[in-house]
Order: sequence, then C-alpha cells, then structure tokens
Amino acid sequence: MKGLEFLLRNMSTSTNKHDEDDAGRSTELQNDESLRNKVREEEKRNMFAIAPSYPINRGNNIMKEPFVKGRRSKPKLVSAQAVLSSRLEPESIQEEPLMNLEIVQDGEPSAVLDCSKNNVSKDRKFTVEERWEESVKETGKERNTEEKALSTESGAVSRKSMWKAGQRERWRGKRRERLGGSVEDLAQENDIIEKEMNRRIQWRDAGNHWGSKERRDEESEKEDGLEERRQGSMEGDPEARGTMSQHVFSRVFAHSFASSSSSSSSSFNCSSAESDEVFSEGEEMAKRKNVRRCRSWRTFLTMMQWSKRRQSSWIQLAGHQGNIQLGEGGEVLKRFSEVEDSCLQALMSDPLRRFVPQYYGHISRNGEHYIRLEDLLSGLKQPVIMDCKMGIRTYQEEEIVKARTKASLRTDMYQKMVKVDPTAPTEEEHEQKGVTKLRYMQWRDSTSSTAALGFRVEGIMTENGIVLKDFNKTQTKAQVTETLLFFTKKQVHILKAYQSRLEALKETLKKSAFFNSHEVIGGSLLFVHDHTSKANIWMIDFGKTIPTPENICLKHDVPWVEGNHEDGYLIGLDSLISLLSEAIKEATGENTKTQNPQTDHKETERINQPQSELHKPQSDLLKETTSSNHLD
Ligand SMILES: O=P(O)(O)O[C@H]1[C@H](O)[C@@H](OP(=O)(O)O)[C@H](OP(=O)(O)O)[C@@H](OP(=O)(O)O)[C@H]1O
Ligand SMILES: Nc1ncnc2c1ncn2[C@@H]1O[C@H](COP(=O)(O)OP(=O)(O)O)[C@@H](O)[C@H]1O
Repeated sequence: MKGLEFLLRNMSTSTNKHDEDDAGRSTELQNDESLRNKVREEEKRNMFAIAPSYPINRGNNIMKEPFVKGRRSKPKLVSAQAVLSSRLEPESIQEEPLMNLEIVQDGEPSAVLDCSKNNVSKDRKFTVEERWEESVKETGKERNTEEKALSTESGAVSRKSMWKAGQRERWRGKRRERLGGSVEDLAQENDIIEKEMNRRIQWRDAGNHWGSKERRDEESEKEDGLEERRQGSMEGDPEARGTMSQHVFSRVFAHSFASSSSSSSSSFNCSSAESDEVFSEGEEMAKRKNVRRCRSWRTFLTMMQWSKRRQSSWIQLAGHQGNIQLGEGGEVLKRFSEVEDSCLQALMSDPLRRFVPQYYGHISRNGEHYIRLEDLLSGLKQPVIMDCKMGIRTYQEEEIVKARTKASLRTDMYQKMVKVDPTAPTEEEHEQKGVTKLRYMQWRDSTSSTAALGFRVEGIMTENGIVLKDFNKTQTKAQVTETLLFFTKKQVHILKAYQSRLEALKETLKKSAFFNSHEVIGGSLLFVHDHTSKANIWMIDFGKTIPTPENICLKHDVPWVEGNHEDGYLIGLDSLISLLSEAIKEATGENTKTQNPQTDHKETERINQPQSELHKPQSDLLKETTSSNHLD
C-alpha cells in the first residue's frame, strides 16, 4: 500500500474504530461524552502548539516581523479567466493575517487560489494555519461557554472530576479482573490506575485528534470534489501522488518530530484495534514502541517520496544554475544577496507585492545563507514556464566603470560568445581568448531582443519538461511573437490572461514607490501556466536592482544613455503587451498582416549590430533541446 494512502486510511480507520468503541462503552461514559471531548480538545490544543501545521508559517524566528503580518490582497495563481478581471479589483493592500500557504485543489500547499469563483474573499480557501486558528477560536468559545454553564450548574464538584472518578472505578475493575484478585495496597494501586488512565486518555485522544482533524479535512476536500481524485488517482497517477496533500503530510511530518520527543500526548494512533485494549504498563510501552517505530519509518518513507517528486518536478529555468533550490518546506531557497534581500523586504509593503513571490526571510543551510521565497510553481500541474529578462540593458552602469578601470578578461564569456556566433569576437578578442563582462553583456543585449524591444526570452520549459534556452538570437517582433505562440500553444485564453496580467502590472508599476525609486536591471518576468488553465506572471530576480541616486527620477520608458540610469523596463512591458496582442490576433486568425520573420529580422538588424545568422524557425529549436526535465 502506498505510503500516504496508508496513512490516510489508517487515520480514518482509527477514527471509525474509536467511534465504534465509544458506542460500546458504559452509559456513564456515554453521558460524559461532552466532557471527554473537552479533555480531547485540551489535548488537541497542546499538541498543535508543538506541531504547527506547516513549518514555514511559524516556528522560525528568522521570519521578519513586518512581513509576517502582511499578505497580498490578490489571489496568486489564478485561472486564465479570472486574470482577465484582475484589473477591476481594488488595488489597495489589505493587511491580513499571515497566509503564506494555502490549500489548493490538489491539496498541495501554495499561495494559490482557485479564482474561477468570482467572489474571491467569500470563496477563498483558507490556509492550514487559518483553519487551525479558526477551529481553536471556536473550540475556545465552546469550551468557555460550556465550562461556565457547568460550574454554575454543579457548584464545587465539576463534571470533569466526576467523570474522572467514574473512569477510575472502571479502570480499577478492569485491573482487578486482569490481576485476577483483590488489590492490597490501595494507595499504590490508585497511583498505578491514575497513571494508566491518564496515559490511556492521552493515547486515545491522540488518535481521535488525528482522526477528527483528518475527517474535517476529508469533508472540506469532498466539498471541493477532491475525494474522487484522491481515491481514484492517487494510486494510479504518479503525478497526482506527486502533488499529494502536503498539508496532511506536513501534519504527519511535524507530528512525527513532535512525537519523537517521546511525548505520549502527541502519539499518532496507527492501530486503533490494539489501542483500545487495556495493557499493563510494560505491554503498553512495548506496543507503543513498535507502533512508533513502524510509524516513523512510514512517515520517513512518505516524506522521502513526496520530497523526491516535488524536487523532480521543480525547475530553475534561467539564471545562475545551482543558485536556487526547492526547500524542504516547499519554499524556494535562493542564494542570499544583500541587494535582492532588501528589495524583497521593500516590495512586501509595496503595491507590487502581488506581483512578487512571498518573502519569508532567510535561512542557513550547510553553511550557506539563503533567501526563502514562495514557490511560484506550486499548485501547477506540469507547468509551462517562460522567463523573460526585462529592460533595454542587462548590466549595471558600474560595469562600465569596471571595464574602464580594472578590465578583466573573461574566458568563459568568450567561449559562450563563440558558441553562439564564432564571428562575433574581434580579432583581438580571438587572440586573447577573452572578453570583458561589459562587452559580453552588450553583445548579448544587442543580439537578442533586449536592446530593441526592452526584453528577451531567456528560456522556456514545455509541459513535457523540455527546456529550451536557445533564444540568443530571437530578436525581431515576428520571432518573439512566434515564440509566444509556441509557448502558449496558441491558446487564446492563456494569451489573453497573460496580456491582462501585464496590463495590471503596468498600472501597478505606475503607483509603486519601489519602482519609482529603483533601477531594475536583470529582473525577469516569470510566465507560468498549466493545462488546467491556471496562468500568472511574476516579477523575480532583484539581484541587480538598486536604488536610484537621489537626484534622479526614472521614467523607465526612455532610451538609456550612460549616467541617466534608465532601465527601459516599461519599454519591455509595452513590447510584451503589444506582441501578445499580435499573438492573439495570430491565434484567432484575425491577423491580416502576414509577418515575415526574415524581413522583420533584417529591419532589426539595421537598428542593432548586424548579426550573421538568420533565425531558425521555432520548430527547429525543439530539436536543439539543451536539456530535458521530465516531470513524471
Ligand atoms: O545569461 P548569460 O548569457 O549566461 O550571461 C550571464 C547573465 O548575463 C547574468 O545576468 P543575470 O544575473 O541578470 O541573469 C550575469 O550575472 P550577473 O550580472 O548577475 O553577475 C552573468 O555574469 P557572471 O555572473 O559574472 O557570469 C552572465 O554570465
Ligand atoms: N520564487 C520562485 N518560484 C519558482 N521558481 C523560481 C522562483 N524564483 C526563481 N525561480 C526559477 O529560477 C530561475 C532563475 O531565477 P532568478 O531569480 O532569475 O535567478 P538568478 O538571480 O540566478 O538569475 C527562474 O527562471 C525560475 O525558473
């Protein structure tokens, strides 16, 4: 039986078993059901205090306080339809309680909402943490009212203690039966009974706790029509198993660690049949040890399975390879950079926050420092991704100063250059077998669409996990349009969703204090969609985004000359929006203007540095796949 399914079944089985056993108990116990529930609730509260439902949300002091409270007011990943209406929603940022991770349809944790429902605030799904807090509030309320009523009803003798006394009697009887005789030392016997009984309550409540929590989750998932998927496809569909209910897993995961500290109250009851028998202290210990051992192995294996699948379905498309990885808690870990970190901090309280992955602070791992970010691929099934580097230049002005003052030659960059175009380096560069970084970056900008259109495609990953990175010479409008059509498979709703999101971004950029005061160099827009028509675009990579000098107010849509610090971000955004329009026309067959990539290419050549090679049709790119990352 597969790990998670086994756990899920076990949890629900144990719940049922408890229900049956409860039914068979004495009348006295049945009458005191509500009190017993209260004790359970108390236990439950304690257990959750040590086992947060998702480690990323709390428990880590490295999270910075101001950002713990804030959260974007917008849904993060939305259906293509819903993106279209995003402009209509209020732009103001509401300060909401932290909701880093939410439950999506397939149960994977993610800051994702299914926005196919129009009323976002009413229909939004809650995070594991929010749900938990809500249930605590409710339980607390019930408890207080109930306790008040009881204390006034029964005066000094609480029903809780009456119930305990009844329990004690029952246990004493069972113990007498077991020992087959009378009990001589009453004080000692009482002590043993008290211990056994308390342990038994904790043991049972731990099982009931998981059972009832699981039942609640099952109910809410059923509402979402998930039951069928979980039962039907979990077993057969490796992808579904890969995107299994991580919130359930997280609980088991967190709980496993909590219980490893040998707290009996946090024991996970995986065999209720056994647990309902009365054991002697030694027997009970031995059984619990066994149960715990098998449980921790199962938990460990499940953890490994989940982690492996999630890791293999995650990809770093562009940028410095190895710089970014998926963290154990499902977050993205990016190698720490002071510049990027301060940008992300500032962005968390800027209107642009809804276009930026959630920032969770830092973490150290194996001596390395990382920035923790929301995984933007979470909640997507076989994601299709495109990374577009924005701006009319991708190097900072300081690179020019460096090239003038202490120019160092880069062999690696020379080699990259030659690989793309052996005729690109000058004779001197060929002799030196090296180029300056500035030279390389300028060459990259001019041979791609960066200099002319204000952005370039850095890479695309198709739904099969095929990665294409050969866009060095994708330069003209026609070529980029062709690339957009290829990337979206001409799906008009996706193209429109992207266009709409970019228009919303443009509006937000106008209002953003961050954007007004920063030179955004080397930043990307990450386009993500999947076959379930979820689509979104995110601003990522702020490693070279720096505050502008005080005397400079950037326009972002004018050409760059050295010293004006202009980045041309809005030039790129406008180009993208208009090329998406072209692609939509093309996809809907409305385009009367026949585009000719070659003529178009030649026009651009006149604007930029001439390049020797003509572009290859997009279909050829597939043959030149640089790497492959199969998701299944
Ligand atoms: O994309 P290719 O053609 O491989 O070139 C890369 C990108 O321009 C990187 O910019 P970005 O970070 O914007 O993607 C740049 O990093 P930095 O400018 O950030 O350093 C790399 O410089 P080196 O890291 O020096 O190699 C350069 O080699
Ligand atoms: N928050 C994120 N969620 C998912 N993928 C991400 C995230 N941040 C980055 N990536 C992936 O990593 C790649 C490189 O990210 P980037 O921040 O540009 O790195 P670098 O600074 O090395 O250029 C992106 O193209 C994308 O595939």
